[in-house]
Amino acid sequence: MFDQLTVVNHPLIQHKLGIMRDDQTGPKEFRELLKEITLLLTYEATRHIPTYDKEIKTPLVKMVGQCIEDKKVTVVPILRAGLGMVEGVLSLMPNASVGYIGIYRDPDTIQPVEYYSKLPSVDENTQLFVLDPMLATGVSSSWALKVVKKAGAKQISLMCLIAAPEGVRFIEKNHPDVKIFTAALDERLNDHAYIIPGLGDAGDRLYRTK
Ligand SMILES: O=P(O)(O)OC[C@H]1O[C@H](OP(=O)(O)OP(=O)(O)O)[C@H](O)[C@@H]1O
Ligand SMILES: O=c1cc[nH]c(=O)[nH]1
Ligand SMILES: [Mg+2]
Repeated sequence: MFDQLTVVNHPLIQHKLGIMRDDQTGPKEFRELLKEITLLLTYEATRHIPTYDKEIKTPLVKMVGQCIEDKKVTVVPILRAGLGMVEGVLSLMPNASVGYIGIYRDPDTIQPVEYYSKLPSVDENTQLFVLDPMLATGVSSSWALKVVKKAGAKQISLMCLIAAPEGVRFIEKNHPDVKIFTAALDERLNDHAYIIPGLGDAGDRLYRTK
C-alpha cells in the first residue's frame, strides 16, 4: 500500500506497544517501553546501513569481521516526544551523533512551529534517522526532514512508533526518498488530527504535562 513504509510487526513490539497505548500506563513504564521498542525498531531500520571489513584475530585464527561506522550515524529527535527514542538508538550505536529539532504542532492550525534547531555537521554519507513517536498529519516530520536535507543529509530514515495513513501519504508525497519505519499503522486521524486508536499525546504521556 505504501512504497516507503516498513511496519515492524514483531510480537515483542506489538506486546509492548499495547501496554503503551493503555491509558492506565504511567510515565515511568511509558518511557521504558518507548526506549525498548525504539531499540527493536533500530534493528530493522539499520538493516541497509553499510558495513566495512576488519581483520580480527579470534583465539584460534585470523578472520575478516564486519563493522558498522556508527560515527557516521546521526539521530535527530523532534522535541519533545522524539527525545524518548534517543536512548534506544544510542544503546545499539553508542557513537552516533545527536542533533535536535524543536517543533510543536499548533493545536488550532495543526501547522508546525519550529522553536529550536541544533544539528551536528552532516553530509551525503551520513546515515540520518529522524525520530518522532507520532506520525499524524505528517507536517512536523516533513518540516524536520526539510531541515536535515537543507543541512546536507541525503540518506534519511524516519522512525516512529505509530503512523496514521494520512501522515505516511504526506511524507511519501513530499519526501519520496525517505524510508519510514513504524511499529504500527493505525486507522485514521480524528477531527483534532489525533491518531485513532493511537495512544494520546506522546509528549504529555512521557513528561506528565497533562
Ligand atoms: O504529524 P503531525 O500532525 O505533525 O503530529 C505529530 C506531532 O505532534 C506531536 O508533537 P507535539 O506538537 O504534541 O509536541 P510535543 O512533542 O512537544 O508534545 C508529535 O510528537 C509529533 O511531533
Ligand atoms: O495522536 C497524536 C497526534 C499528534 N501528536 C501526538 O502526540 N499524538
Ligand atoms: Mg505533544
